[in-house]
Amino acid sequence: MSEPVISLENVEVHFENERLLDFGNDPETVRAVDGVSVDVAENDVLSLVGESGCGKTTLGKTAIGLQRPTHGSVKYRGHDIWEIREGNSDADLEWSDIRTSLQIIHQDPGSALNPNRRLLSILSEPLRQVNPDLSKSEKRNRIYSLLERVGMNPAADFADRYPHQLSGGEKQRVALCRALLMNPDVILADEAISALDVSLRVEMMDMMLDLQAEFDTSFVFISHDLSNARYFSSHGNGKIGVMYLGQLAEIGPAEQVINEPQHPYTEVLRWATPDLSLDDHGEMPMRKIDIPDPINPPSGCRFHTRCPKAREACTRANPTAYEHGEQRVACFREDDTHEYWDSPELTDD
Ligand SMILES: Nc1ncnc2c1ncn2[C@@H]1O[C@H](COP(=O)(O)OP(=O)(O)OP(=O)(O)O)[C@@H](O)[C@H]1O
Repeated sequence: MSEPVISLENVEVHFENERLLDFGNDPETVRAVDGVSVDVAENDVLSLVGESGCGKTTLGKTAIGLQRPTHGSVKYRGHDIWEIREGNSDADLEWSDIRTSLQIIHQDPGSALNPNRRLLSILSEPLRQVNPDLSKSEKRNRIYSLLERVGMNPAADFADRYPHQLSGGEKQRVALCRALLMNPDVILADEAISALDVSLRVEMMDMMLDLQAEFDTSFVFISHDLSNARYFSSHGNGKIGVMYLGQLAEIGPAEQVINEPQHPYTEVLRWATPDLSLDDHGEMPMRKIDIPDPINPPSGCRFHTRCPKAREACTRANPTAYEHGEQRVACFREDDTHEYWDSPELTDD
């Protein structure tokens, strides 16, 4: 197998929360990401799902070198991104090259588009960086053809507009064009379709996937909605990674994760997503609704306080990932010989 474009190994991102410092207390530590290992291959599609605050954005930003991990390594084509960023690497690679190769589009694309410039000027900038030798007319032709490709016709008319003259969907298309003009290896799409009308979401996902194949790029697609993650990763022949309180509970090929979830938390997400049209919609497979605090996560398996299958053994140690076919699952139930099976069930009282 060829080398992954991005490789995260045992990545941890802890934030010092300074809320309490004024009172002379020690800062609290928010464990936004804790011990995550995951690769992004060439032409890969990886969707990250999970409840609000589980660490999706932090993990995504860490994967593209925008957030420094407090522990573990993040590699781009085998080279440690942070050694390169900080000038401690003898690799023949600059941070600016990596930065160009790893792009991001946000939920609110408007905030990243300069309001005082027309689209032609906004979209010329990445081309200037990546292809400084292109003539003005070559640049314009490329921009027009990409605008047409994302359905912004007539391109000349759109190219002349300012960002405030665009709808939310159009802004998101421009953000996608801008990222693609950098010829990126990976685009992090952070809730990039969440703010769009439901009717536009599938269209936007289809477009991203078509362009992914055309531009030979990979996508890390962040969504709180499992049915969108399923659509994107299934059609892109990719994976879904399910996050819970900073950790990867389960990761695997999209349809397998949806149809044969192995982690009890994946079952909860499935249950909570009626759009998946699964026919086993019985009682919620979870003991408690409240999400524990990432400042003080539960001991042992982080999901044990809510997990209907939790036993005493789950309170003592944090399961590492077990292989289950092509899935990886952080649950003791994957190990037939684990002490879990002999330990008493947890109840709420
Ligand atoms: N710069 C920061 N300083 C302190 N805490 C942070 C910082 N950034 C994120 N966090 C905390 O880290 C945890 C994970 O946040 P993150 O935004 O990565 O989660 P998320 O799954 O993307 O959530 P959402 O879906 O709501 O965007 C949260 O508890 C958040 O409050």
